[in-house]
Amino acid sequence: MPLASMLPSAAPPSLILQRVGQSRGGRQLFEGVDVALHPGQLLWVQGANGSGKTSLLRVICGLTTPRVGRVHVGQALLYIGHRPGLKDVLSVIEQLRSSAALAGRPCTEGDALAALAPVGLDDAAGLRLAQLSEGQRRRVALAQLWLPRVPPLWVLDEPLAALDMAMADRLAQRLDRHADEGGSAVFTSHQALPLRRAVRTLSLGTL
Ligand SMILES: Nc1ncnc2c1ncn2[C@@H]1O[C@H](COP(=O)(O)OP(=O)(O)OP(=O)(O)O)[C@@H](O)[C@H]1O
Repeated sequence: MPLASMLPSAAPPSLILQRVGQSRGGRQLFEGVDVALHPGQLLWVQGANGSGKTSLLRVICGLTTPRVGRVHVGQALLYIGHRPGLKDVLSVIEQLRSSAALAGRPCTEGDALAALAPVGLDDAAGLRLAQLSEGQRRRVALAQLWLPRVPPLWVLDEPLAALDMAMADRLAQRLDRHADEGGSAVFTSHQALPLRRAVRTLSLGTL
């Protein structure tokens, strides 16, 4: 039986947003955002270009302070941003190990190679990032989701960007399994992910 279905319904939320509002460049982006996300739940943040999806994710991760409202993160969090800070001079395996170390979860070479296999890059481990396509670079960033001891709350900005359909399917399967195991995730996307599990949605409108 999946772990999530055995969790008590009273399990504390992994994320709480209370009346959160944010402005950027003097423009109000969103206000009154209320969310209680529990272990085993996936939240898809939707909205037009410029509606504030990335801004909301950055608030959740503590990278920016909201104009109003309260954010409570109840679990360790992994953030993979829209532009995930990849270094052209690093090899694929160096980049993955460096991302993990920066997030405070150093991994062995074996762990990194094992995480590169599901994203189809195990044969490319020695290539420099500068030699990769946009979709392959996104795969390097997403390989963190297959490392051991991955945090329980994932915050993923446009994880589908530049991915082919096969990799989009694999990412959806990984998200489904994560939720089955009691993890939770917040993600933005302009397209639906081919998820097996039900997904909650939050739409940011234009103010
Ligand atoms: N550093 C900044 N200074 C001023 N304005 C900013 C800054 N960062 C973002 N903005 C503005 O905030 C608004 C929301 O941006 P954000 O990136 O959150 O939108 P988004 O919904 O993620 O868009 P997209 O779908 O295009 O990725 C945009 O109008 C953008 O111009």
